[in-house]
Parts: sequence; structure tokens; C-alpha cells
Amino acid sequence: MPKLLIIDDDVAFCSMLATFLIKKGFRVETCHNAKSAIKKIEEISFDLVITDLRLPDNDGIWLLNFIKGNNAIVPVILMTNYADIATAVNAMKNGAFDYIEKPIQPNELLNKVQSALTIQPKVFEAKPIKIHKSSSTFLKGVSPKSKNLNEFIDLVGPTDMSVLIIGESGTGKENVARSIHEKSNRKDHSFVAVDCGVIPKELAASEFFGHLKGSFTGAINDKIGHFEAANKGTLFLDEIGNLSYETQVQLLRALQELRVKPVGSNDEIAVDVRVIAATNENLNEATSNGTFREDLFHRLNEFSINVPSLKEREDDLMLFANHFLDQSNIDLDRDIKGFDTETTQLFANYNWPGNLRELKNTVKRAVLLSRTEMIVPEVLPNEIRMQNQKEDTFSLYNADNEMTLIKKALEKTDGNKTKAAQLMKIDRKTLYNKLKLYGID
Ligand SMILES: Nc1ncnc2c1ncn2[C@@H]1O[C@H](COP(=O)(O)OP(=O)(O)OP(=O)(O)O)[C@@H](O)[C@H]1O
Repeated sequence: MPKLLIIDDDVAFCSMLATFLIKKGFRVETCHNAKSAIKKIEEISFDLVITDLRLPDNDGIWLLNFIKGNNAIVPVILMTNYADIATAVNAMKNGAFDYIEKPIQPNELLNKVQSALTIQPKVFEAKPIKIHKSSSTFLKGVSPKSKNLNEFIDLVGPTDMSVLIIGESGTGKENVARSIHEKSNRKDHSFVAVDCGVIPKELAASEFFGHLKGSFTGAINDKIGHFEAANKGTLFLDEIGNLSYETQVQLLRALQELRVKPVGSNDEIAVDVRVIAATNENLNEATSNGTFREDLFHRLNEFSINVPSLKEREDDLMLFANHFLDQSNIDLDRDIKGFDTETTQLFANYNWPGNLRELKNTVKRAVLLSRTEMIVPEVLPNEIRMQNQKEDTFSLYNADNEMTLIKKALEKTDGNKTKAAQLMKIDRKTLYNKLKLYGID
């Protein structure tokens, strides 16, 4: 009896496919993330792997590369949404047997499964596989703030407490949430990340709690919600401050009762989830001005963790930069050796408003553009390269160019004198005096 492995983080969908294929005479195992899939693949010799392209911890392409990189001739079928078809087609060049578009038609799947099992497997010329340290690698850092952060992660990880992660955009809040999940005894179950900032109010109930087919226009299939998908695992609610008041009420109820009712259903489903939320706003303020419910805030905030900005992690800056350099070398197949002294200095002076995400993007771009072994200032974005010049441009240290500078500052601020004065770091009164002095209108 052929042995199949199905991987999809949608638990209900996975078991539906499994039931169908078992009835057709296959032995089927299921799992819901890449990590547990690899464990299974190492234990059992499968005849076919069917995986979703998007998995919570790593994507299906990564998994495909892992399988092929280990010289396995096991065929892999990718399941994909319409939007990712191009990726799936591309993946066939890298050894995927075939792909199938969601929503899955059972008979189409059955045909593909049968041909995958009968067609003589092409021995795939695996490129030497670099199992990425990948973007999900968590670098701990050595600065005092990082040590503090990691201590908190270690402490709260193994408990079942809800955690509120607070930090500026791009500081690594999702990575912190994943590390907490990894340290918990829920780690073999799903980590479901939800960006609350992009869920329209009208669809929130269906997104969180699922819906039955036909329960509203557009509900063409049954859908399980994020709570059910995260059952026994962790539900990560990013940008929690963006939820509408109405959704906050529904969420609080679900968290208190640990039961959810899909839209259009009369039955409640028990769920066992740990919730980790993240925000880059001041939720205390939002609760006192009434835009965020205080009861929900307390339910989410059994323990809070502040993720420091990159500027506060000075000692970690080059550690992270080198880490992103390694990753970018792998991703882009380059071999850049490091950063020259001037670049290191520019990095240290810069403010990094976009934090780790900005650093990661900056390094990747620099690796792509580099024509030299070391990264030099020329391949850095203007805002980093020109930071000193920018500041100097509008400071009035040189009497000779004062008049030109004032004119430039006024041009830049569309004639707004207050803003021009701020730009030149002088007070308005000084600016007025100088305008008079130089006869500028
Ligand atoms: N400790 C870490 N080690 C390595 N890479 C990291 C670490 N923390 C974050 N990153 C990388 O930095 C980028 C931003 O991280 P992440 O998405 O977790 O930030 P965030 O605070 O959740 O962002 P947002 O506020 O926009 O939701 C990601 O590409 C992530 O892989």
C-alpha cells in the first residue's frame, strides 16, 4: 500500500484529504508544519509527499529543496493558491513532480497522485542544497537588552501564559513569538500568525472562527478559522491594536471560553490555544482613551515583553549585519566577505527607524549590488550614506553659505518658516533676523 505524507497547516482540510485518500487505498500520514514533516520524512520512507506551498514555519519550496537535496527520489506535489502558481511552476524545474491549485478537486488530486506513483521517477540532479539558516533563524544577540529579552523568552516560553510583545515595527516581534512557541510544549503543533491590521471588520469573525459554506455571499466552501487552525498550538495576533471594537469583543469571548462558533453554524467547537499578541502602539493609552478594551488588554497581557529597537542594541548591530550578510550570500549565491570600516561607521551612526527589517533589507541590497569583496558605502541607500551630509546641509556653521542654505530650506519646506527653522536647527526668531539681514522675502 503506497505511503503518502500530506502537509498543510489547515488541520481540517488536511484530515479531509487524508480521509479521501485512505478510502482510495493509500496509507496516509499528515502534519501541519515543515519541522514536523522533516521529522516524519526522516522516520518513514514515503512514496509521495503532498505539501502546501505556504507553511507556518517554512515554505513548501524549502521543504522540496530539503527532500531533493537529500537525494530523495520521492515525488513531491505542491498545493497552491492561484496567486502562487508561478512559484509552483518554477518549483517543477527544481524537482517538484507537479502542482495542484486550491480549492482542490479530489478527482484531479487522485489522478496526479496516481501518475506520480506510476511514472518512473526522474532522477533529479539536486543542486548542492544549502539548508538555509533561513530568515526564521533566531539570533540571540549579546547586548544587555538582548540578554534581558532572551531571559524573558526562556522564562515565559514553557508556561501557558498569554504574552504581549511590544516593540517598534521591524524589531523582530514575530520572531520573538516564534521562539516562545518553540520553547513551549506546544512546539509540535501549529504556530498560526495573523496580521490583525489587514483583516476587514466584516470578515473578522469568519477569519478567526471559520464559516460554513453558503453562510454569506462568497463563502463557497467551509473554512476553518485561525483559532481552530492553531488548536493545541499558538495563535500569534500581530498588530493587535488595529482590531475593531466589535472584533475585540468576539475575541475576548473566544479567549475566555476557549470555544468558537463558525459563522453560519449553531455548534461551538472547543479550542485549546495559547495566544501571543504584538503591538507597536501604546495600548495603555488606547485603553484609557477607550479604543482598546481594557478587559481584552488584561487577558492578552498576562506577561509583557518589550523588544528593544536596533538603536538600543548597539552591541548587536554588526552581529546582526553579519548574520544577514551570510543569509544574503546564500539567497543570492554570492560570496561577499564583510563590511569595510567606513560602512561599519555609517551603520553605527545611523538611526535604523525600520530596525532589523531595515538592516536586513539594506544588507541584502548591498550584497546584490556589490562589485567588491567588501561592502562599501557606494552600495548603501542614500539615507545611510548621506546622513552626515544631510545634517550639515542645513546647519548654519558657515556664514558664507548661509543665504543659500536658508533659501534651500525654505524651498524644501514650501516657504514654511517654522519648518525651515526646524530643519536648520535654529529658532524662528533667528530665522526672521537672518531673512531681514539678507533681504530674503
Ligand atoms: N532575532 C533575530 N534573528 C535573526 N533575524 C531576525 C531576528 N529578529 C527579527 N529578524 C528578522 O528581521 C525581520 C523583521 O522581523 P519581524 O517580522 O519578526 O519583526 P516585527 O517586529 O514582527 O515587524 P512588524 O512590526 O512589522 O510586524 C524579519 O525578516 C526577521 O526574519
